[in-house]
Amino acid sequence: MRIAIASDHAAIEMKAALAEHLRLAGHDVLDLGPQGVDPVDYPDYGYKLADAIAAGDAAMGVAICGSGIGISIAVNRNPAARAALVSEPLSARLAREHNDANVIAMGARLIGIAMAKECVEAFIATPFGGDRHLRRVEKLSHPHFTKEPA
Ligand SMILES: O=C(CO)[C@H](O)[C@H](O)[C@H](O)COP(=O)(O)O
Repeated sequence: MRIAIASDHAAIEMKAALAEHLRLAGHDVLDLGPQGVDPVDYPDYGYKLADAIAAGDAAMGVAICGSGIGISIAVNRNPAARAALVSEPLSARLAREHNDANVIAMGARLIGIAMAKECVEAFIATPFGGDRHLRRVEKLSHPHFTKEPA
């Protein structure tokens, strides 16, 4: 499977470890950066990852920053992406089974690399459950405002 990965400076080490882990498992990894240790802004890399998903350049994505919060918010600005912020494998599995999430987000300052690998493995291995979940996921496919924003 082609899997895109992106981070900010806080998650460079985890990004490298996960990219290597995924490559060893036979996946084609699209590393969207950053490549150095200089501070960067997580929205820039979250947007790159969401663009890759929207363009069909990758089937799934891995997004990591210090907490995972900022980059998951950035990815979810694109309606083509459904990013789930997780810190343990059960949430990773449910994100696929119930939410058909196509991006897993994690916090490199909150969980260790071994736990991140377990989460990514659970995420990739779990199919979408469809059925009742499909109706709900379809409702997420476009921006929604109950009231028009002022
Ligand atoms: O987006 C975040 C917080 O929601 C991430 O943890 C970032 O990695 C963090 O904000 C970066 O912080 P830094 O102090 O600039 O390293």
